Amino acid sequence: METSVLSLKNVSKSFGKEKALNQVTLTVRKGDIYGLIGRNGSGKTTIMRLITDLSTESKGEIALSGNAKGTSSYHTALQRIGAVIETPVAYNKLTAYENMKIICIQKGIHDFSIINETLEFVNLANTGKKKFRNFSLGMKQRLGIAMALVNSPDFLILDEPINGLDPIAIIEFRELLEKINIEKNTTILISSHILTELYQVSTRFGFIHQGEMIQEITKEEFDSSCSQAIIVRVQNTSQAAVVLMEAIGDKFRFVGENEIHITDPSASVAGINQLLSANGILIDFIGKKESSLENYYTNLIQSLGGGKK
Ligand SMILES: Nc1ncnc2c1ncn2[C@@H]1O[C@H](COP(=O)(O)OP(=O)(O)OP(=O)(O)O)[C@@H](O)[C@H]1O
Repeated sequence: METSVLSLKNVSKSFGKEKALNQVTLTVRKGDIYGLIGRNGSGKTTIMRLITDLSTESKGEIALSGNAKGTSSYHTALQRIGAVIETPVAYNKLTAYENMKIICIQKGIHDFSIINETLEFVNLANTGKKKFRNFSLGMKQRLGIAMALVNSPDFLILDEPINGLDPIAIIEFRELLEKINIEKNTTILISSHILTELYQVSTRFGFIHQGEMIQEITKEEFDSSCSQAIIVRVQNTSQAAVVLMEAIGDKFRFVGENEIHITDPSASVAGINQLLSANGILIDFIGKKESSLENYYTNLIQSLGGGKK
């Protein structure tokens, strides 16, 4: 049976008159790398702050491994969480080792051998006397993660950790997340604007817009709903629709004036080409849809009526 590591049910949060979250329902299952996707100000950080108890006063239910927020067992469950929310915070004048030592002391960890072990795990073992202020952004992010990993959390929460990283650092970061997920058996909740990266790393996505959860979808569901689409551009869409309806039922949709997207997973470009041509329909273009999380997200937001905030 799937175990829910985190669940939010109808969670709402307001700042004065502004509603930052409206009835958000979200489930992170054990082993997930859950990608929380949303534009600036959509409520991602607010969700993470509520989970980690940095923010209180919300409506609805929040539970960690079945323990409801507000109970003492939630606080116990919180101790099994690692989080880097907003930018990683560390002492500028201290080295990676010294910063880690402070975190260990704060968390009541007396066996400091975990420090080098964790620094090695995040590939920061050789930073020696270099002070935090002289770290690259990628190094700062990795130290943030190392600090969140010292108590071997079951669940890691990372707010926009990829922001500002260069392409090489992004790849290294992705590899690190996969390593944490697999080798340390850690469930991860990660928010980001960089959707190509979230696509590469996540096993499940939640799309949030203007404080509302629009859709939750697994990577498999996303792949099967998007990647199979075949795009056909024709002059006469109604004539094409009649032919398609007869051949594949309603597994297609109109996009714009001249475009049809065929979503039947068993359809092939060659087969559709042959079918339409044999029925005298002139094809301007036919090809596989270049599917991406960006397209999916943009279409989802547009289907809600724009995307203005
Ligand atoms: N402490 C606060 N006081 C007032 N309004 C706030 C506060 N924190 C967040 N908000 C508002 O709540 C909404 C959601 O903000 P939040 O930071 O959660 O969004 P986000 O998705 O994390 O955005 P970003 O990607 O820019 O970090 C925004 O409209 C924001 O202005």
